[in-house]
Amino acid sequence: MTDSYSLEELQRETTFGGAGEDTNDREIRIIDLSNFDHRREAITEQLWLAATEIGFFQLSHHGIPSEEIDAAFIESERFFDLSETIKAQYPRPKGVNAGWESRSQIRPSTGTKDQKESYQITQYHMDNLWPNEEELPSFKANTLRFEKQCWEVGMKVLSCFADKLGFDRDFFSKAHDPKQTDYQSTLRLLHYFPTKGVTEQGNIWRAGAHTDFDCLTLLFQHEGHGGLQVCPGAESDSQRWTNIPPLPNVITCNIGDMLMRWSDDILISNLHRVRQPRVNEYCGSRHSIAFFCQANKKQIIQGPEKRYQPISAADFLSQRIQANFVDKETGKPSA
Ligand SMILES: O=C(O)CCC(=O)C(=O)O
Ligand SMILES: [Fe+2]
Repeated sequence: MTDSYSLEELQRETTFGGAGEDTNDREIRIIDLSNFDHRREAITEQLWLAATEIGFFQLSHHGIPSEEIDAAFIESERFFDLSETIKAQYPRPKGVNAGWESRSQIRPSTGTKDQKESYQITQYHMDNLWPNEEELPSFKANTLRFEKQCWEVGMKVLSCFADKLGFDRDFFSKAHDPKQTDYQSTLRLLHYFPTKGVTEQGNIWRAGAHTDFDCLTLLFQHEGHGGLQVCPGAESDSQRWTNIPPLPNVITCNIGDMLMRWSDDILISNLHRVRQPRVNEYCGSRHSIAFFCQANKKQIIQGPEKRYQPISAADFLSQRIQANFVDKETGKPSA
């Protein structure tokens, strides 16, 4: 990498860190995936309209049972309840989306550390990063089971986009093949620390404004744990943010920068952030879980119109990761 902000996506990421304003005037469309195989065409139209007209959407009846989502949140809480000493044995290696980090992610948009800890599961990058069976029995098996379920849903949605973009229907599931060792999709467990709440937001965020690096993100919010706000990429100049209430069993979807490139900017990545709770709101721990559909490393990302130079998914991701985390030696963003 020659220039830390050489990707246009990185340049863009530095421009939307202000508080902006809240708005309730955007529709939060929920798309029902039930009976997917029979309703594929109608669902594809609904997903496409939501993605292109509104810029974000939620899924219901997506096939992941509510008990499985609850169980995933329990696994997440079990992990974050481990002592700092134990968690510190599984630190995120430099340049990789795996393992535990705490207060180390600095968003290019804000320049301040997110008030959170997170644990990333990226299969094939987990050597020495799983808590052992004494510390957390069945954690590995349970979280990997959930990861697989998320993958299924992600690939369903991406197969609809593939139809619309003129790719083969299985284009994205081949590009995100978990059987290949260059698979790099990630399940991320998130824990935002309890706070006293704020009267004004200021520049300290639970998660500063960003777009995701991936093709598609599936985001699970824990009931009662609000704070997520979104702004469609096409409206990023407006800095008007829609609150996404934490409904149980729906999945909030963000289109990420990888798919934006792969679609020659037809699908625009969605800005989002997690604001601090206000003093009169619930100020305890906030939990959420994200699944990032990130194409396998060897995949070359270039849209049908060749709007951007080709880039491997490995290079694309590593540039974004580097620009987002503190360098352990300097304490500054490591880009
Ligand atoms: O916790 C959330 O609701 C959002 C997390 C997120 O945007 C991310 O980790 O990329
Ligand atoms: Fe995100």
